[in-house]
Amino acid sequence: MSVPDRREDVTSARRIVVKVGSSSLTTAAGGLDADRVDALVDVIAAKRAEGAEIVLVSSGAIAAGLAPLGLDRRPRDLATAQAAASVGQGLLVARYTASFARYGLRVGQVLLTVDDMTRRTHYRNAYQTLDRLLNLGVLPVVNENDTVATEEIRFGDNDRLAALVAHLVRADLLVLLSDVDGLYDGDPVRHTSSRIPEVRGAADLEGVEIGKAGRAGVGTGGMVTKVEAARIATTAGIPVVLTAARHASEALTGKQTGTFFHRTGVRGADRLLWLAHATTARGRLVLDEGAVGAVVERHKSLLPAGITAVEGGFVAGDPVDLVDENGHIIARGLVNFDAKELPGLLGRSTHELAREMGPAYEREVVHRDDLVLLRR
Ligand SMILES: Nc1ncnc2c1ncn2[C@@H]1O[C@H](COP(=O)(O)OP(=O)(O)O)[C@@H](O)[C@H]1O
Ligand SMILES: N[C@@H](CCC(=O)OP(=O)(O)O)C(=O)O
Repeated sequence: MSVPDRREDVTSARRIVVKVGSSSLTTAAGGLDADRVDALVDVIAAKRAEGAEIVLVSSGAIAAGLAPLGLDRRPRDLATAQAAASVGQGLLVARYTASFARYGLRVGQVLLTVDDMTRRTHYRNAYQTLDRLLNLGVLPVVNENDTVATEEIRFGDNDRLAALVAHLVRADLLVLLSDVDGLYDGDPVRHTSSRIPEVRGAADLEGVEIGKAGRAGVGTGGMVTKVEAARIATTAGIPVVLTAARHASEALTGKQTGTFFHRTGVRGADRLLWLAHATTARGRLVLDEGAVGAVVERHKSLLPAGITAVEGGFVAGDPVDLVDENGHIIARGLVNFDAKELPGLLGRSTHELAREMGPAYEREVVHRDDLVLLRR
């Protein structure tokens, strides 16, 4: 297979998702740094002027809310973090609105939750809204909806969110901007560590010490979530540039900067990428051998007849893991029944259930369109 040329992948990109981390926009002590926001906006506006469509995934809501609330570091408890995000998100978007207005550009705030994105209608709706915003010439500024997300459904890191948004909007390129100018083979503060200019696949990451968030203390996932985001995007056919926010201009013009992750796969089924990478299972369904074959080999929906046990306290619409009789996870799917009602249905045919309990019981436990196979 021929290796795609990195520069061309960047310069030919028409639709680009740019993700910027808290550490590049704020300081724990000072809240939002207007100069750094303006510097980023200058670069994005220049790229827009060349005809590119840009979606900005911006962190910083929690960090921006710290100073106004008199907090001197990122809160550990969810409620205070959410309160900070509520205050900070407004300030963040106000800052972007004013800064992009210098170029006559309008921004639109888009707040997403994982839960929304895994449900078919919500997913389609999010795509349509983002696409319409772009067609209207608006620059979407995306963040997680921190104030409503609960501990279980919270994404908590915008790196993976950005990779999934890149896939959602069918972006040609994902640019991850941080306070560090790329992936290093060890802790970047050690002078013995060196930057890895490109990653062509998993083999290039062997032996690399991928660490947690840095010194500033306002970021969340560190390199772990960035490398994971790069893996999600590149396997879905989207190349990734990871560099420092101060090198945003080089990153968007195809100059050598940071770490370039080559695309390794091709675009796959939309919403299911979210289901696989963004959800936490709320329970497990144990499948007999026949059902494992039907789901894995024949890509069938899961029916009550093939389930031998139900674990967890999920409700209809929740993500659940499908496991074989040895407990190995084979798939994740959105379940159509509550955990409470499933045990009474197991092992029985859908026709029999419909006859006895009504037509609503003829439905699949997990529809094949809501199911993603997991090879672990
Ligand atoms: N192998 C590595 N290469 C580069 N940076 C690393 C590595 N391991 C850990 N890090 C840390 O990850 C930090 C970036 O993550 P984070 O603070 O979450 O940034 P952001 O707010 O931009 O998302 C860097 O400042 C760096 O200290
Ligand atoms: N939604 C959170 C962002 C969490 C996050 O991923 O932060 P970061 O590691 O700085 O990209 C916020 O706006 O504060």
